[in-house]
Amino acid sequence: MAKHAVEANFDGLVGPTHNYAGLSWGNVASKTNVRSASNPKEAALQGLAKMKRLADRGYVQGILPPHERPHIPTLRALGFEGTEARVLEQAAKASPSILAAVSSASSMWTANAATVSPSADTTDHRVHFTPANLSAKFHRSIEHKVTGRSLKAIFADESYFAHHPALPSVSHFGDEGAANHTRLCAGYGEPGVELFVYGQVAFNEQASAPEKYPARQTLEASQAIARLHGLKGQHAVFAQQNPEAIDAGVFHNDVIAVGNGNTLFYHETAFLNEDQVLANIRERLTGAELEAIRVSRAEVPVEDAVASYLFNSQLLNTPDGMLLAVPGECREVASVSRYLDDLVKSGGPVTSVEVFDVKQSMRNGGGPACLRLRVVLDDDELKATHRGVIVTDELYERLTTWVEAHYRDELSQDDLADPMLLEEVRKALDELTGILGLGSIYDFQR
Ligand SMILES: N=C(N)NCCC[C@H](NC(=O)CCC(=O)O)C(=O)O
Repeated sequence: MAKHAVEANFDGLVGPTHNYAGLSWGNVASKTNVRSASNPKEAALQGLAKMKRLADRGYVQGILPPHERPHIPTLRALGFEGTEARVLEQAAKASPSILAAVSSASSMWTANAATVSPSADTTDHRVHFTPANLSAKFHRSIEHKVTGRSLKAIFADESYFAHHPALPSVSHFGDEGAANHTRLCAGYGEPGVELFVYGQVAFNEQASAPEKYPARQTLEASQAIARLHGLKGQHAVFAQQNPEAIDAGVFHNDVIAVGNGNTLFYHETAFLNEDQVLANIRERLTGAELEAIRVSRAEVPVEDAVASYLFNSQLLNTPDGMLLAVPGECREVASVSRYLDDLVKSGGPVTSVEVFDVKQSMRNGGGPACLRLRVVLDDDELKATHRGVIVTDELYERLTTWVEAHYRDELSQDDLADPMLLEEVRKALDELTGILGLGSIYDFQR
């Protein structure tokens, strides 16, 4: 008998150093907006408003805390010495790029935080977590330690939750977490099919791969995660992302496809062997027929999908169908806006579309779906989850006040070396772990 389960979404709370440093080659928005001034306060409030709207709708909405940035221990490991002010000053002088990398608020995109397999799929019937090594980008490769600490603090009970360390941090095992992982199922508590999408095969130089931009996820990483999580063959499908899509700026599969329940919403350029991928899912999916919503190039050109982030939407169950929670940019791109109107009228699974304003995040290539990590939990697992991070009216009010008190409303690259910024961040984060009841997860607290 399947248990009752929900899909909880854990959004990354945007950190106080949110800025545009152009760190992600292959992510078009990150490069386009490089060095424009950011507004961390607005970014965090936009994120909180999204969480609150979804919590108000009855979805279980959680929070993952931002990381400590600039990250002084990383700068020290790279040879910058002396007082913290001196470390920052030297790094700014020797390599503004390194300083920008260790200052990025990129942990906000929690779709990349980890891969999560629900207990209905795993051999030991526990929920399994593996933080992503994010080895493709230096600024993100320093996230997994603290991500692991947060996840362990939130999902602490080992009788329900299993935590694995990140995979080896080398390109062969490049892992970007749930951004390349989606789960199809008849119901959240039913056994599902986990679709792992990879950009390249690391140990086969002959295999097709993108030419212009890097493929961040490897088949070998996806397979290792499936093994670690105890997913048998009937619960896992591995699919190669179309190299053409990566070269068009689709740096993760969640920029070109999203799944929920029995529905896979995707662009025709998403997968290398589309028919085979669908057949593999159909063969394994039990209790429901796969609903494949395929968007053609003629309806939405790939460039429009990338510019609007149509597929980086959240696809959520509603009492009468599914809601597609799209970024505001989808209404600014004519082909996409038209497509969305037709989609709702089509009589298919998507019965409503709602716009969310996450512009500050979008300018770094992060839409609504990048900002959340999905964790399917049955009733007992939900009860065992740390309540301090679950969004309620009260937590929303407290966090809004906290952001208003601690965040700047403008940040440029030059500000990153300001020792005052480091002090502000530490004070804010120390207060935050108190609000969320998470204990000492940051290096500066240990
Ligand atoms: N699609 C998903 N799931 N996530 C989006 C991640 C965006 C992030 N951007 C950045 O890291 C840009 C930071 C900068 O350039 O300042 C990245 O490229 O890893």
